[in-house]
Amino acid sequence: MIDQLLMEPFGADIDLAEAVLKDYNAHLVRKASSMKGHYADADALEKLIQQGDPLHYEVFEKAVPQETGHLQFGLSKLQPGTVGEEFFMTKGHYHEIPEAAEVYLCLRGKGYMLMKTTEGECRAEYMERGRVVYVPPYWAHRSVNVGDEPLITFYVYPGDAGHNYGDIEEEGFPKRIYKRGDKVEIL
Ligand SMILES: O=P(O)(O)OC[C@H]1O[C@](O)(CO)[C@@H](O)[C@@H]1O
Ligand SMILES: [Fe+2]
Repeated sequence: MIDQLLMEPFGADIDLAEAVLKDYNAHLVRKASSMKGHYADADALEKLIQQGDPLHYEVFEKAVPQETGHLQFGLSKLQPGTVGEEFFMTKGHYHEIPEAAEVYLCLRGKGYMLMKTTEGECRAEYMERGRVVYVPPYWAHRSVNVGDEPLITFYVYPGDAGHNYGDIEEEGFPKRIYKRGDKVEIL
């Protein structure tokens, strides 16, 4: 019986100097146009889209079955930049199975993991190379790049967790992170 469930073990290589997952077989790409409704300055986002719709972030994965017991893992690479004064960020999501937690290890760049609950709690956890962030069950999570190079994180979460955008497209997160001159402001 268990023989039918057995999957071949495998290894994967990350070039730690460059923070690149080698031989990935799944690749998600989100451009500026995927981010409509997420930034405070919608006009600035529209301008960016008109100017060539630049790459916003990518996710590189070694795909495994999206099933109970498995663990999805990969690298997320978020470009540096701002929309108006707001730093580039990911859409952010809850998990479809809300009890599913996630771990992020920052390999490169500087940023924050913004986390919020449906009750309106919100936290910002700083990330830089070597820092691990634990996203507990029930917290929606969004990465924000506050540096001037790509923010690259290695993540692991339960295979069956799924993604749920819930109230994020309508309400966003209670906190936004802005570039004010040389300063980072969390408001
Ligand atoms: O849903 P978002 O915020 O666009 O992020 C998508 C990606 O983020 C991850 O959670 C990894 O950071 C992946 O599971 C997912 O493909
Ligand atoms: Fe997640």
